[in-house]
Amino acid sequence: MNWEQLTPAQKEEVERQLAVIRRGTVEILPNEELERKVIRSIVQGRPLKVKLGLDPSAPDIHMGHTVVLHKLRQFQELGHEVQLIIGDFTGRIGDPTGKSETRRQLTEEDVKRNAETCQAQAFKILSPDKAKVYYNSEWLGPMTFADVIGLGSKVTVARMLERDDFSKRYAGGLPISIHEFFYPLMQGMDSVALETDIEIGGTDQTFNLMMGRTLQKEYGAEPQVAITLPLLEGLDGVQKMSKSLGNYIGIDDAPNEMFGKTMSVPDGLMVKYFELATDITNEDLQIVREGLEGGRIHPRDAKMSLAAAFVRMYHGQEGAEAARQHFVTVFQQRALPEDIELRDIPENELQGGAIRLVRLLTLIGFASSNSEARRSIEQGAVKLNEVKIEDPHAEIAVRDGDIVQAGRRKFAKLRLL
Ligand SMILES: Nc1ncnc2c1ncn2[C@@H]1O[C@H](COP(=O)(O)OP(=O)(O)OP(=O)(O)O)[C@@H](O)[C@H]1O
Repeated sequence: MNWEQLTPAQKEEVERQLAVIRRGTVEILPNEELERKVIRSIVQGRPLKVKLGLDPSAPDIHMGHTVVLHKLRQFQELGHEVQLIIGDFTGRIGDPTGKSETRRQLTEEDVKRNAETCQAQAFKILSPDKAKVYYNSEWLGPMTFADVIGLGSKVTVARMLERDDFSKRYAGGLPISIHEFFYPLMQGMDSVALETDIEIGGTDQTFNLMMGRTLQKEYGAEPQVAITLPLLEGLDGVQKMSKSLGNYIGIDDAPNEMFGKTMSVPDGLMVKYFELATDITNEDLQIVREGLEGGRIHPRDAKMSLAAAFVRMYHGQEGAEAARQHFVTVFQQRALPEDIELRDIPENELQGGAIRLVRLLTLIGFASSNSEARRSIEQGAVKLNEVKIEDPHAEIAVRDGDIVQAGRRKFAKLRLL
């Protein structure tokens, strides 16, 4: 069935679905196959099977995982069916993706416990209808040694070494165990076993997703389409948000903890967090983005809204309000000296209400040179309204009454002239 044979209503539905599916993605491999699958699904009234694998190596689902979970939820809302794979079998090997060394293998009990928590948390985002949960030990466990040899014969070592983390380790003389090569193969076998139409994952998963296509073709099935989504950086602002790096906001974190951690997200990442990890509409996202760029929205206010949005999504509106109050009481009103000196900021120093942080610090006498200002920012000594700013290139929107702090003792209240 091709485009020309569709009714106008079907064409409209295909376009609507493709727009939702494509939003926020990094790559769709290959795009034309996605179109063909969506057209066929609409014409035949048959939902697509959309797969996501979760590795139960640790119990917590974090905001990074929600990027892919939100995309799955969108597929559900379009009427498609989610295949949530708990990699209980693969989890015992440990995904080598992005890792520079062999991962510790988990015991069966660890995996089982983590798997149950992961699943419960994933359903805070996914709807229970149109979702099936699978444990991949179901089909990987019974494979015989002959089956495994057969699987191993489908892919060359050269292809495996195309994967970044393997090639780096190989080039660096670091060990790669044979069993690690089986991780992508096993993930691919999940797609063979479940006749997956589409598999989604973060960009770190591209190789594994493409392996699913390869193996489905090898085993005579229709190949899946691979869809990748951006990776969300963690609280350090640099590395991918990750369980193992401890730089994450867990969706099961208590409201105050979730709010407080969100307030430490670097300013430059706020829009990305809104876009990838909240349910904000495109229109509202645009307002936040432009407001921050033009200095009309104060970064602290935007971050408070982000923190409140997270807590609302996972603990409800009342939880969000209570966490906001708690934050304001404990952190904003705490420990500030009674008599903070006023420092004047002439209007000509501001552009659209904003000023470079380095300039602000020298202007109010908190640093005697730009390099000293940069150093204290990089050391994490500088705060605006109690929120640490660690980006030495930060350009910040200031308002009358804002409080700047450098180190333990220097405080100033800004007066805009
Ligand atoms: N920070 C992140 N941003 C976006 N997607 C992510 C992030 N972390 C994990 N994902 C995606 O979530 C899915 C499930 O990840 P998985 O269970 O394998 O965890 P992981 O990538 O090993 O995470 P961690 O590093 O926290 O252990 C994958 O598709 C992965 O790409």
